[in-house]
Amino acid sequence: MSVGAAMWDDLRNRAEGVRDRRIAGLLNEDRARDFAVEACGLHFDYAKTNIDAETRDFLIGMTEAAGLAAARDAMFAGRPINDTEGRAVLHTALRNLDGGRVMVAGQDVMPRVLGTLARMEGFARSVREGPFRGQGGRITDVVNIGIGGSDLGPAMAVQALAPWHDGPRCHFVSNVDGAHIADILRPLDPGTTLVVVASKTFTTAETMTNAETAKAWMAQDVRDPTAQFVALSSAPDRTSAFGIPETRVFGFEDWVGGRYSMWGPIGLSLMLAVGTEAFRAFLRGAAEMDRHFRAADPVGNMPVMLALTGIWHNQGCGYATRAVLPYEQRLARLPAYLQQLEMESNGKRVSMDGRPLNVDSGPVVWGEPGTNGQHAFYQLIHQGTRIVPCEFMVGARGFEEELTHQHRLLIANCLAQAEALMQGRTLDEAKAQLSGRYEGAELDRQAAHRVFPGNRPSVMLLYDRLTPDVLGAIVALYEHRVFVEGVLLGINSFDQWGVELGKELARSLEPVIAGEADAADKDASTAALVRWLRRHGA
Ligand SMILES: O=P(O)(O)OC[C@H]1O[C@](O)(CO)[C@@H](O)[C@@H]1O
Repeated sequence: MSVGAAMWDDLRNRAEGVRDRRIAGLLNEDRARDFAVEACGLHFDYAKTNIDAETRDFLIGMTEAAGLAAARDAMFAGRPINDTEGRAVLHTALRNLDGGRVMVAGQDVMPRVLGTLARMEGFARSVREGPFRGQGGRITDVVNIGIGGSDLGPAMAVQALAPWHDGPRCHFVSNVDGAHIADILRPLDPGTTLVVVASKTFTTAETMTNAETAKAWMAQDVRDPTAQFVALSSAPDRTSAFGIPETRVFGFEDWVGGRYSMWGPIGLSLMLAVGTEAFRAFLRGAAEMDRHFRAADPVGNMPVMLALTGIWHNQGCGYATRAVLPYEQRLARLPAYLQQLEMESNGKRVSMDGRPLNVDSGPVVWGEPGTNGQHAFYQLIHQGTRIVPCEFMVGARGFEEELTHQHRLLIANCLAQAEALMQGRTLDEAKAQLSGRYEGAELDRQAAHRVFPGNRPSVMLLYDRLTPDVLGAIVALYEHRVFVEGVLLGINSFDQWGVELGKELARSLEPVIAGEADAADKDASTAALVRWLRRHGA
C-alpha cells in the first residue's frame, strides 16, 4: 500500500488553496481544545497551523492509504521491515520492561534483552558504588567514544538529565579530529577514567581511531591499558580482538539501528551518570509512548499527529526545513540528536521498490535552545522570505526552585514567539508605532522594515518537568513520528546507504594525503586541493 501521486497532488493543491488563509482566523476555544493531543505526560498542540478539520481528515486518509496500522504492527511484531538490510526493527523491545514476549524469527528476544539490562545495571552499580575501581582508584570520569547514534543519544540525555546526575563525570568524544579527544583527555587521570567504546559495528573509523588513542593514553600511565575499557557493540569478535574481555562487553542485536540504540547498551554512559532507577524511568516513559502509539486512534495519537503536521508543512506546503526549538537549556543537544534521527532515517531518494520518490523526502531539521536562538536566527524565521515551521517545547517547571522567575520568563518567551509568528504585525500597526518620529514617505519606508507578515505555523510540546520518563516519552514520540512520515513517503527509514560513499572515498584519500599514493584517480579539483594541503604541511 502506498500514497499515490494523485493523493500527493491533492495535498499540495489543498495547501496552495489555503496559503493566504490566516491561521489566527481559524482559532477559537474549540480549536484550541481539539487540535491538541494529551498523552504520556505530554501536551502537543497544533492549533497554530493551517490544518483544518477537513485537511486533518484528508491527512488521516493518507495514513490509511499508506497502510500505517499494518506497517506499525509489522514493526512491533519483529518482521524484517528494514528490507535493504534484511533486519527487523525492534528498538522498542529494549524498553519493553513489562510488556511480555517479542518474537523475532520465532524466538522471544526479551530474556536476552532483560539479561543484558541486568548486566548493565550490575556493572553500573559496581562503578558507581564499588567494587569496580580503576588502577588509580575509584572511577571519577567516563569517556564515551562513539559517533552518530553511538554518541548523540547518550550525550543529549546525560545533559538533559543533569538534575539526576550523581555518578562519575561523563565526557563524549566523537570527532576524528584529534583536537576532540586531546582536549577531553588532557585534564583526566587515566587511573580513574573508564573508557566506554560505543560502536555497533566496531569498525567505524572515527571511533576505532579514537579508541586506539585512548588505549595509548592509558598505556602511558597504567599497567593494564584495557582493564578500564568497556565495549558496547554487536561485534564480539572485534571487541575481543581489541582486548576487551567478554565480561565487559554489552552486546545488542542487529535489529537495533544505531540512531535508535540509546535504550540498550549504548545508553550505558547515561546509566553510569544517572543510575539504574532513573534509567529505568527513562525506558518506562518511552514504553508508555509505544503503547500509546499502538493503541490510540489517529486523531488522538500524538506521534501520528506530529508526523502529519510534518507531512503537511514539508510535502504539502513545500517548506523545506523545520526548526526544533526547545526552551530548555538542558535539551541543547536535542536538535543535533533529531538531525540524525530524522535526516538519516527519512533523507532518501527512492521508495521501498527502488523507484524515485514521487514527492520530496524528509525536511532539513535544525535548531537551538530558546532563548538563545531568538538572538541569532529568529530574525529570518519572523521576516525572511522562506517559511520555517517551528516546533517549540517547554516545561511548566524547572528544577531551580530559587529561579522560578527565570523559568516564567523562559515560558513567556516561548509562547510569545509562537504568537508573534502567527499574528505578525501589519503595516498600519508598524506605522502607528512610529508616528511622531517619521512622516510621509520616510514613515512608509521605516514602517516596511518593521512589518511581520505573520501566519507562520508552529506546534508546541508542553510537559510538566524534564524528568527521565518525560525525556523517554519525548524521544520515543519523535522516533515514531519519523516512522509514520517514512511510511507515508513509502521509504525505508531504517537503512543509511547515503553515508557509505564518503566513507569509501575518505579511505582512498588518506594515503594520498599522506603522500603514500598518487592522486591519479582523483578529479582535478580534489587533486589540486590535496597538493595545496600537502604544500602547507598536511
Ligand atoms: O555504532 P557504529 O557502528 O560505530 O556507527 C555509528 C554511526 O555510523 C552510522 O552508521 C553512519 O555512518 C550511523 O548510522 C551510526 O549511528
